[in-house]
This record gives sequence, structure tokens and C-alpha cells, in this order.
Amino acid sequence: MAISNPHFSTLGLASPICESSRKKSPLSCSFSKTIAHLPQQLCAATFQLQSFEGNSIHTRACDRGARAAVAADTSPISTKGVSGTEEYDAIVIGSGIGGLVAATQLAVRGARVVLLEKYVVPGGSSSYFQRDGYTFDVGSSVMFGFSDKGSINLVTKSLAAVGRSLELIEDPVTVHYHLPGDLSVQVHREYDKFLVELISRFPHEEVGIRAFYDVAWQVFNSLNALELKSLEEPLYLFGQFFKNPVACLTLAYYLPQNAGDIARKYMKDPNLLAFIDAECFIVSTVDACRTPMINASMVMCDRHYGGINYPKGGVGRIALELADGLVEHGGHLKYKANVTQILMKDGKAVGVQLSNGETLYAKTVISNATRWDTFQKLLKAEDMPQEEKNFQKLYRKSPSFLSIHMGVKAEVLPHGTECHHLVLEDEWLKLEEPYQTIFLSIPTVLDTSLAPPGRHILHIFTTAWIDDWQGLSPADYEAKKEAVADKIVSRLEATLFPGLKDATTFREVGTPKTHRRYLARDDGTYGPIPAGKPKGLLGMPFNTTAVEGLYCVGDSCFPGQGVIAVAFSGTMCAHRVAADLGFEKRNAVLDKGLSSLLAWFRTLA
Ligand SMILES: NC(=O)c1ccc[n+]([C@@H]2O[C@H](COP(=O)([O-])OP(=O)(O)OC[C@H]3O[C@@H](n4cnc5c(N)ncnc54)[C@H](O)[C@@H]3O)[C@@H](O)[C@H]2O)c1
Ligand SMILES: CC(C)=CCC/C(C)=C/C=C/C(C)=C/C=C/C(C)=C/C=C/C=C(C)/C=C/C=C(C)/C=C/C=C(\C)CCC=C(C)C
Repeated sequence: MAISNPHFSTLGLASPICESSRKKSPLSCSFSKTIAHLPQQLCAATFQLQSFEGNSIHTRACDRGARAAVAADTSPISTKGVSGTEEYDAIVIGSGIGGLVAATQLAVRGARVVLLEKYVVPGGSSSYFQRDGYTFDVGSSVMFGFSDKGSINLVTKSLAAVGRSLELIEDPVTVHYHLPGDLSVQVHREYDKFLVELISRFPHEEVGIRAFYDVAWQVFNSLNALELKSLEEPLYLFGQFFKNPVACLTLAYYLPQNAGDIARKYMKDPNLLAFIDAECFIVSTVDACRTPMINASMVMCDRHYGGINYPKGGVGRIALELADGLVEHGGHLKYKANVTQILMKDGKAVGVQLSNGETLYAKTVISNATRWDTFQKLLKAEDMPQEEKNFQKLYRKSPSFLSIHMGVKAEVLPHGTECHHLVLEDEWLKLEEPYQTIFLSIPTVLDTSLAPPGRHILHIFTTAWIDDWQGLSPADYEAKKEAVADKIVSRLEATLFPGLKDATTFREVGTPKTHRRYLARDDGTYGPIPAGKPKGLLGMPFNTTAVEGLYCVGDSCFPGQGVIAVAFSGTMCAHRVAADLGFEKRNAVLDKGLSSLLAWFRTLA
């Protein structure tokens, strides 16, 4: 079932008439106020699919997911609460997977929730857009935690909480690595097959390889033994310690550790250690010595345990179903609702103000914007609490991505081409350098419905810093995008797909500026990375903040970047907020004790 819900490009939207040239657009539509930020080509494409009436979006409800956009209210927000009374139990700012999970989990507990999204569809970096018959995933397409097994399948569980499920397509190879020294390794779904392949490349390191991945399984099995809820809620946490002491102590032991240090205990070959760096780079955009062991283990094992599964119709369906489920469970969802300020009263967060001047009030405010955006833009930077200053010392913004979304003739892909590839041809040292490591997803290998017959989708992305794209004239910006994209495509042509350039039928390039604008992420960052060597996950903040009534959710909270990671963040956040609102059991004395203990833990990071 293909998604027929229209969408504007986010990451891939930097088309020739995008961003920098939009001022010249002759399309001063009658609704230009509402969508003035959209480039002409996108408006035109959208016109074909979608009609605007007043301030409401009407969508062709061709599938269940699409109903979310219809059911969601885009009408002006009521200002009932201006007098100071709380209209809602929780206002959630942003409909990334983190925000959606937090909102849905609260709604199913009976809380009055409103989810405010700046954009016109849900999902943030896990959304989708359509062009010329192609349905592109905005971000990449590797979904962890999306099986029917165990307790760690948080994407499946988040959907199930609102009565949803999606048809899944099994991905037989999580990623095919093409690395320096012609090192080719496929991460097969079957763990033993992967291990045999890796050992065949490093036979002298068999014992070390087995020992390292065994530790990862030990951590993963501990995670999988727990019911995953808020680590900031003492009744739950102590309950888990009581029920699963070994699992909890194992996790406590590995919490401050990094994958690179553990790998070095067992392996010596520098190329093998560099391979482990590449494994971790996918998880964290940094090397193994700066990747928490818990996060690395989660990814290195889940891909074999539940396996990587792709949702039929594209990744965007996950957000659509969650959004639909939220509305069905009594939640409110408003698109084109750009929060510009978190409102404070007597030191407590009490509501939000939107860019159109409207205000909304609630008992709690949950921000799915990054912590940089939340504490420097939505709140006054000069009022930043010490805890956030500490976070900014420990973590900095990761680079953003340059994204190339392409449509290609099917014959350019050799028979049996896998869905996901990571390419770094020459030097291991370039792994973290901008534009060097190429990520490539070809979701049409799994789901042909995403492209017209005889075509495939290539989503190519590579790290890039926003500074590289600032201060250019519109013409230079466009020229630079095409030049950088040409170079990357030529590299793929040389390594994987001869004739790729000529086989291209569609191409759109997005830069870090595109990410910043359409995902509302400071500098277009992909998420936080440690400023130095971290103590595993110890320094990562949870969901509560130093501001009473304000919570954060998403990838600048524990445990960090990744769809499953932010789904966990949403699950934890909803649990803590529900306890604070009286929808779950709580004990105020224990709450205080645990919160002081966790704050002290963080000082050790
Ligand atoms: N595994 C994969 O293949 C894959 C693919 C895509 C994304 N991801 C992960 O998803 C993670 C991000 O998820 P997330 O939940 O943290 O958030 P997100 O950045 O995806 O979504 C945040 C949402 O909040 C909205 N928003 C921000 N500020 C706002 C404001 N002031 N007012 C209204 N709306 C606002 C944005 O428009 C966006 O929709 C990334 O870390 C990335 O790792 C992974
Ligand atoms: C209290 C305290 C503190 C403590 C105590 C102890 C305990 C109990 C502990 C516990 C803990 C826990 C539970 C934890 C948990 C965690 C988790 C869940 C985690 C998760 C993670 C995940 C992740 C990180 C993921 C990620 C992913 C990603 C990022 C992905 C990406 C992808 C991509 C980029 C794609 C690629 C592509 C190609 C190759 C093409």
C-alpha cells in the first residue's frame, strides 16, 4: 500500500528553485502567508495533490495513515487558556518520533494532550515526501526496534499502544560495508552468517571478535529483559531492580562504558578496530571510543534478534499511524503551529506562544525540539539553567547531512544489490570527515511500490557542517550543491554502480541549511555528540529539566540519536509526566531522592 498522502520535501527539498531563490518565486499564492516558506516547485507539486481551504489541510484520505492529516485540526488555536487556566495536561512541541510517542502514550493514559507541529505533516526526520511518482524517506531507512519479538521493539510497541501495526518487509542485510583495503562485509540478518563472514576477513581475530560481540549480547539481553519505562521514576526503577537484579546491575555496569574501550580489550588488528569504528559511526556519527556500549549493543544485536524490517509504504507511515492514533485517542494535533516561546509563570513552564501570536496553556510542556533550540530559542538563552550549561559542555552538535534523493533506472543496480550500504574507499582516517563516508539506502529493493515501474530510489547522505553552506549567493549555493552531489555520485559510479549518472531520472539535493529550515534543528544538527570522551551514557540528560513543568524528549535526551532511541525517550518521558500529573503511581519523597542521585551521577560524567 503506497502512501498517497502529499508531502513537501524536507531534507531533499533543495531543488534548483529552493531556499535561496524562493524570494523570486512568482507564486504568490493566496495562502502565501501560510506557506510562504515553501518554494515554487513544491507549491506547484502540492497543488496537484492537495487543496487548502482557509487554514485547513484537506488530504486525499486514500489510506488509513493519511487520515491523520485530515483528522488533525489546523484551525486557529483556541485562546481559552489565556486567562491562566490550563486547557491541557500536556503541550508537546514537535511531532518527531520522540514527540509523537510521548503524546500518544499520554493520550492513551487519558491525559489531555495537544501536539504542535511547525510543519504540515508529522514525523520530523522520520517523515517522507513525494516527487514524480517516488515516495522518499526524509531520513534513512534502517529501522531498529521494529519486530514482533522481545521487549525492546519500541517502535512496534508505540504503534500497538494506539492500536496500530504496519506490514513489514524483512531486510536480509542490515548494511553492506565497502571499506578501505577492499574490505567488504555484509551484516546478514542471521547472526552466525555475519560472524562467519567477519571472521573470514580477520581469521587471526576470531576469539576477539566472538568475545566482543558476546559482550554486546550480554548488554542487549539485559535490556531485553526489562520492561522499558522511565529511569527517572523510582517505583518502576526499584521494581525492575527487584524483578531483574542481574539485568539491572549489568546495565548499571556498562552504562558508563564505551564500545571502543571494550573492543580494545579483545581485538588488536587496527583494521578490525577501524571496522568497529564504522559499526559505531552508523549509531552515533562518532567512532567507537565515543559511542556508549549500551547504544552500540542495542544496534549490533537487535539487527539479528528482531531483524531490520522496513514498513511497506515507507518510513513515513510510522509517523502517520502514530499521528492518526493520537487523534483517535482524543489527542489534538495541530500542523503549521510554530512555537516561538515557552511561557513561564513563577519559574514554571505554563504554556507556549506561537508565531501567529496565539497562546496555549497546560500543566506541562514537552519539547521535542533539540535542547539547543529549547533552551536558547524557546526560552531566553540568558536564563539557561546550570544543568543545561553542563550538558552543552559535555555534548556538542553533531554535523548535519548533505542528502541526495535520486530516482534511477532499475537496470543500473546489479542483481541482488542490498538495501543499505556504507562506502569509504581509501583511508580509515577519513571516516568522520565531511563528505567522506557515504551512506546509501535503496528502499525500493525491499518495497517496489515506492517508485514508478522500472525505477529505484537512491537516498545518498554524508555528513556536512552548516558553515560550509553559509554566506553563498543563491547561484553559488545551487552550483555548489550540484558540484558536491556530482562528486559523490561519481564515487558511487566508480565503486558500485557504473553508469549511475546517465541512469539518473530525478535528483534533489538538500544541505545542512535545508535540515535546519525544515526540521527546525539548530545548525541542522543530526543530534548530540560528546565534546570529549564520554563516560558512556552517564552524562546524557533524561526527560525532566531544571525548569519545573518543562520536559524534553528526542535525540538530545537519553539515550541519544536514532528512531528507536527517541521512541524510548518518548516512552520514558510520557511515564514521568504521567506520574507527575497523577496518571501513574508516584512517591514524592522517592522522586526527590532519585532525582538528586541521578543529578549526582551526571556530575561524574
Ligand atoms: N534510523 C534511521 O534510519 C533514522 C531516520 C531518520 C531519523 N532518524 C533519527 O530520528 C531522530 C530525531 O527524532 P526526534 O524525535 O528527536 O525529532 P525530529 O527532529 O525528527 O522531529 C522534531 C519535530 O519537531 C518539530 N519542531 C521543532 N521545533 C518546533 C517548534 N518550535 N514548533 C513546532 N514544531 C517544532 C519539527 O518540525 C520536527 O517535526 C534523529 O536522531 C535520527 O537519528 C533515524
Ligand atoms: C538509574 C540508572 C541511571 C541506571 C540503572 C541501571 C539501569 C536499569 C539502566 C537501564 C538502562 C536502559 C534501559 C537503557 C536503554 C537504552 C536504549 C533502549 C538504547 C537504545 C539505543 C538505540 C540507538 C542508539 C539506536 C541508534 C540507531 C541509529 C542512530 C541508526 C541510524 C541509522 C542510520 C544512520 C542508517 C545508516 C544507513 C545506511 C548504512 C545506509
